[in-house]
Amino acid sequence: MLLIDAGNTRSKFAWWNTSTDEIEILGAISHQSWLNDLSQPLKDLLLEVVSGRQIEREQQAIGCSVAAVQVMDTLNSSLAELGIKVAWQKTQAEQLGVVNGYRTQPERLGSDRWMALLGCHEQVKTNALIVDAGTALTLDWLSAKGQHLGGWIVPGRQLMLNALGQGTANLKGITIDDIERDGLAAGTNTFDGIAQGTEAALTGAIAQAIHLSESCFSQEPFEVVVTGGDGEHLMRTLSGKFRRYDDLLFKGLRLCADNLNS
Ligand SMILES: Nc1ncnc2c1ncn2[C@@H]1O[C@H](COP(=O)(O)OP(=O)(O)O)[C@@H](O)[C@H]1O
Ligand SMILES: CC(C)(COP(=O)(O)O)[C@@H](O)C(=O)NCCC(=O)O
Ligand SMILES: [K+]
Repeated sequence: MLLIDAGNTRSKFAWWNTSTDEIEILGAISHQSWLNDLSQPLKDLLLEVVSGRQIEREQQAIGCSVAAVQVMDTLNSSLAELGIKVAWQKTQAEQLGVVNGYRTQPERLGSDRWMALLGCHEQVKTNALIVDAGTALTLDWLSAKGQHLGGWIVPGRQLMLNALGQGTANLKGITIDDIERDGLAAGTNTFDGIAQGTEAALTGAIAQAIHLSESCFSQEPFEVVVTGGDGEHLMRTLSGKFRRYDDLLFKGLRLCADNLNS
């Protein structure tokens, strides 16, 4: 079954092999690659990521989305052209043993965060701090019993670059590739200064969250679980024992797929 994670930067695709119960990450399509360039129709890009074999076999997909409506309209119509209908999952107050920490408006929690919580509860049997480094860096605290304690939302690397470009006279047009560095040091030029400053902001938020976890989890042990497109970069700077699960959200979707036809 095709699993779809539609984020604010990219749509990611995975294949759940229902006979082996394995999840294979298929790839990602950045929205910019087709939103501005109509010569690259999304349908063709989808066929590069999802093989014909997979499309013929299963007409039903399952997904979650935090993307803009116009992205979802094009994604749904392109998938429909391939004969694929998506069961888009919504955030719940409680599901599969996880209780949403947004007590007043549970549906406001991003469905990507909710799917990662469901996947983490099934994968990680201890208390967990989930770090999802996407367009925004989200951090969520999940107790071993499945209680979501809440979380943080921090602008991701690209958003911080955009903000510097929009808000200053001298820092326009700097791209992620200009600031591709690892580790933390004092920057001795503008690009280094921005590279190190954005890295420090992201890893600093994670360090603060780890510190807060001691009280969140009342001094019990906890795991730091890292996921998301920027997770690999962050892992190179973060010291300490972290586990990277690039399929946490897909694990959550796979669990929801069991109840699809019920
Ligand atoms: N190949 C890539 N394409 C786009 N963004 C990437 C890539 N590798 C890392 N990133 C970083 O990850 C972020 C996108 O991560 P992802 O989890 O796919 O985002 P989202 O779920 O928010 O769409 C980007 O903002 C960028 O900082
Ligand atoms: C915080 C997010 C933008 C992160 O999305 P992403 O960076 O993965 O594209 C998304 O989870 C969202 O739109 N959340 C809704 C608000 C909330 O979670 O409180
Ligand atoms: K995400």
